[in-house]
Amino acid sequence: MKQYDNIIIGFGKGGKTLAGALAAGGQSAAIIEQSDKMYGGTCINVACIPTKSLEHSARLSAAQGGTFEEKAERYAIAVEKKRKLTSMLREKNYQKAVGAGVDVILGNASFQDKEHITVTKPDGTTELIQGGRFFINTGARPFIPPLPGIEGNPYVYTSETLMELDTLPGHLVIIGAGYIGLEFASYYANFGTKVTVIQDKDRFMPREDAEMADAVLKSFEERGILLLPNASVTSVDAGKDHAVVSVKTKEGTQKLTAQAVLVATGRRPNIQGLLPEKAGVELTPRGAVLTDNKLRTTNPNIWAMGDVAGGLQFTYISLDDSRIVKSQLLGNGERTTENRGEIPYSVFLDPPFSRVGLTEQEAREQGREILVAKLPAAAVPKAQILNKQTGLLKVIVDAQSGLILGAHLFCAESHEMIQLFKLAIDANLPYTVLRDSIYTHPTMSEAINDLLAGI
Ligand SMILES: Cc1cc2nc3c(=O)[nH]c(=O)nc-3n(C[C@H](O)[C@H](O)[C@H](O)COP(=O)(O)OP(=O)(O)OC[C@H]3O[C@@H](n4cnc5c(N)ncnc54)[C@H](O)[C@@H]3O)c2cc1C
Ligand SMILES: NC(=O)c1ccc[n+]([C@@H]2O[C@H](COP(=O)([O-])OP(=O)(O)OC[C@H]3O[C@@H](n4cnc5c(N)ncnc54)[C@H](O)[C@@H]3O)[C@@H](O)[C@H]2O)c1
Repeated sequence: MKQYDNIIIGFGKGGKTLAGALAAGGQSAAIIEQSDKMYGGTCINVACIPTKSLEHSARLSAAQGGTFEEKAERYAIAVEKKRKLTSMLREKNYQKAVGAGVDVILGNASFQDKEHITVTKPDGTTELIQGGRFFINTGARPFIPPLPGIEGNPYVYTSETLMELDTLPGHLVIIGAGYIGLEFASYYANFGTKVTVIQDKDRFMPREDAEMADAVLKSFEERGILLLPNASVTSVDAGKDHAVVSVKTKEGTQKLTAQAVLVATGRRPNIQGLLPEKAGVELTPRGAVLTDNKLRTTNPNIWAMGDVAGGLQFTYISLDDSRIVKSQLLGNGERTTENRGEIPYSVFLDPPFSRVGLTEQEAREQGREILVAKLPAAAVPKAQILNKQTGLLKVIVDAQSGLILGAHLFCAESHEMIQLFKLAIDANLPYTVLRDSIYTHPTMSEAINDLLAGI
């Protein structure tokens, strides 16, 4: 029977990073991955990287314009380019792990007991493997609501399967207005598809600063993306060459004909087939692996990292989870989920929306006295160069301390700019430091001078 000091289940961001570090530290380590099409994990194969490659191609295509046929041709090329990119990264990730001395074992892992897992190989054979420590890094899987007609419908896609569609849909209906729904809406609109987004809630982007959500909504409307708020899908039927989506809104029921329907209704922690209970690993009521602030599970020799641990679903959170675990195994053990600082994020719309910290409403609810700085994107020279005048920049500052409480940027390059605000918040820098800093010109970041001077 094979034995390893460390067994990582799932080739995710946290797992592969930790495996490399443990192997470099002289310990034996194996990664168990159920699919050879997933070496390197979700992000590089079916999520962040391919979507951003398509998003980039879509923006270039929109700038070129032309007929639907010309756009459809460019779309097919973009999908092929994305495939080449992901397969190159998959191979690189595999070589990197193996080169670091990590054994990569293909198969589906299930706990047998507290020290053993069974790996079921693609040919159906099984292997029992013993581990000293285990790290669960099995990610998340799409949640598909049980709507009539959805199962087995050839026009219904998840984010993963839609990315493999070579034919540009004339009309795409998206169920769900979360991160995936909005990103796909934005880039398919740029590719030249008519897009309708079905939103169950009344409010658009309900977790975001209301003014920022309004700015994004306005830009969607200007781009011709149709949003149906307060809407519920009652069925998705398959026609001859299209789907028919029945949607109930305040106005009544309407039937939408679409070449493709994307279900983007959330992703849940993935423990399918893992049998964590056999190893004494408990779950939260929402089905995530239960962990403490050092990502230890209810078994002292087992940790969980990334989406499966039930936190925010971002690749960089999985990466940071690996830092927390590594700090216990190879460092001073000080890093926890509570001291890693503010968590920024970017939604890759056109332009991107990025945020870190509190919204204006949240700051007021906390009873704080606040100062609010705002600047329209059109006031930034670089936005004019890029022809991206749409958008708004907004920063919330504590009136007493001068510390930045939140930054909300809906503008070109916001995904790069937001890092500065995260750093300033974590380092307790007063807003005046960013206000008076020298920025290169012409850049979007230099807008921070004018934005914060407005306080
Ligand atoms: C469309 C889309 C776009 C996204 N865009 C972004 C973005 O721009 N930026 C960002 O930060 N995040 C983005 N995310 C989220 C990000 O992809 C995830 O948060 C991240 O990939 C989670 O990584 P992980 O380490 O938890 O595990 P994953 O990378 O999900 O890896 C889990 C692995 O475990 C394997 N596995 C599962 N069960 C078993 C088992 N029993 N045995 C063996 N192997 C198993 C799976 O095959 C998989 O390869 C996006 C997600 C989606 C779906
Ligand atoms: N740029 C990024 O970092 C990025 C991009 C894409 C995805 N992600 C990650 O992937 C995760 C999953 O994304 P997601 O968009 O699937 O989930 P989400 O939780 O962000 O959004 C799901 C949305 O679907 C709605 N919904 C649920 N059931 C519905 C129904 N029956 N009809 C209509 N709407 C319904 C919910 O109200 C919610 O607004 C996100 O949490 C995010 O962390 C990150």
